[in-house]
Amino acid sequence: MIRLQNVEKVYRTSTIETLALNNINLNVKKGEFVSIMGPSGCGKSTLLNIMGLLDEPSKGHIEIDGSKVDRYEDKELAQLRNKKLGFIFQSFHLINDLSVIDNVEIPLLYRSSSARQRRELAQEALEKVGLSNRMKHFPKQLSGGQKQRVAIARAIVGKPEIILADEPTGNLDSAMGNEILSILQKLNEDGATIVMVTHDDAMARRTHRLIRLFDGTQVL
Ligand SMILES: Nc1ncnc2c1ncn2[C@@H]1O[C@H](COP(=O)(O)OP(=O)(O)OP(=O)(O)O)[C@@H](O)[C@H]1O
Repeated sequence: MIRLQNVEKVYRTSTIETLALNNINLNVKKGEFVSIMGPSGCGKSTLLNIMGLLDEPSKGHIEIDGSKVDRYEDKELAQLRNKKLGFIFQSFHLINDLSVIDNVEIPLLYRSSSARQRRELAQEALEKVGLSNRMKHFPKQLSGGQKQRVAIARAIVGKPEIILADEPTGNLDSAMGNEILSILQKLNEDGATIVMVTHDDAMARRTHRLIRLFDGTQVL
């Protein structure tokens, strides 16, 4: 589903060059739930962003669902991202001025769906995360766990095959974190391929496979 071949990422500033990823080769299969762990600065977010086509590797190749994306133009990358991928971040990234349901509808604005279809899909996604009773609320009226559930609803509203989550439980207490992981496990059982960055061993143990990074190199 996601294949990386000899991927290298170098960040250059005027004073320093950082090898954030060093010759990464990996293959995430359809239906897998994989976690990525490693110390701060080892390249976890960089790897997730490259898998999610949010950042380009300096060297190497990426394949998403059999499509080699190396030569894709920005517009094609954006279309593929919108169609196949859903993103969840540690700090939720909700828009405070929009209601819960309007936040969830955002990814659908880039598709040719009607206002009614958008509303129905957003309601369905909010039901899946157990938040259909908060549709008209605004993010500031929600707890951290509820905000993350809205963010998950937004990630799944377009029915993506792949969900990429960057420390989705990092800002939550352990009870909330467990609840979020149970929602991700259910989405995985229903067919989504999931890659999750985490610092939490207990969360990683609940996934199928662990990828461990150290200084940009895959050590497991
Ligand atoms: N835009 C950038 N410009 C320059 N260096 C960067 C940039 N983004 C990341 N880096 C460097 O690349 C390395 C990997 O960063 P990355 O954010 O992928 O690590 P991480 O494992 O996700 O860390 P954390 O667990 O602290 O979030 C770090 O040394 C970081 O300083």
